[in-house]
Amino acid sequence: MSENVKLQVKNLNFYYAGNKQALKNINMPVYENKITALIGPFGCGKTTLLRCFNRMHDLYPGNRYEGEIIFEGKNILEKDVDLMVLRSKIGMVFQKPTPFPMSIFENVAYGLRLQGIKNKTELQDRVEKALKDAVIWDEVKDRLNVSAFSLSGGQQQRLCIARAIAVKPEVILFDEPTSALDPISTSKIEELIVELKKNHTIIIVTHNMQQAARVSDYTAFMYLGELIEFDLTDIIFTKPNKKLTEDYVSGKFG
Ligand SMILES: Nc1ncnc2c1ncn2[C@@H]1O[C@H](COP(=O)(O)OP(=O)(O)OP(=O)(O)O)[C@@H](O)[C@H]1O
Repeated sequence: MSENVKLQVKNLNFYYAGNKQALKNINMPVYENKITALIGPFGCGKTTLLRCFNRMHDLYPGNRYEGEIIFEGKNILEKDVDLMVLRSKIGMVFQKPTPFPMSIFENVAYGLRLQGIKNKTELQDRVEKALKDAVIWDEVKDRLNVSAFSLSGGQQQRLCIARAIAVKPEVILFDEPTSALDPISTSKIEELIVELKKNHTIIIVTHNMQQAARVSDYTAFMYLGELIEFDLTDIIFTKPNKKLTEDYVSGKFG
């Protein structure tokens, strides 16, 4: 494996308020311009781990991290990290499409304005580029000023992806991005995610093992808050090292 490491998780423990330990000594690399899938049964800690990468847990008091996630040479779990800057570099797309209650254009322009981009032409160009990169431009170009809620669920999710990529993040976190979508919308989003890895590093939580096998390069299998096995996706799905991984990917439990 001669890949570049984009993020390195080192001895990571995570405790929810009330001291419930949800992650136990996680160590893994996240490789640049690759897709890493986090898989495992309900409640094993996939979403908890994903949310550490952009410090989403800080939104709730009492949550606690131990250990390190090294990004650009620094531990992003340090107290003095600027979370606005971190989240512009490590963006997130949620399970259910979450457009803001505003126009299609403004949904994508929002983060750009926050970054200080005021020039109208530059804003228009950046919004158009993001919508094109999220493969939704042709469907919305004639109605950029209508409410984002007028779009279908799959279109809303692609709009949310456009919003996430508009600010040019290095890394994009996807939390079960297709679980609320029909099969056609799902395959469009999967194609898009694969396309996005050319310019981004991607981590995706999925319950759908076929999806993990289809889109990801690397897979991390988690169980009860521990990382059981991390390897190339082909290995995890065809000849894993651990019996527990084999039992899970072959559907013996889930
Ligand atoms: N806000 C919270 N406060 C306390 N415990 C929590 C909280 N959110 C999750 N947990 C617990 O942390 C553990 C890991 O949950 P997490 O949601 O990360 O698992 P998951 O693998 O993403 O599950 P799922 O597949 O159901 O989404 C579970 O035991 C869960 O009950």
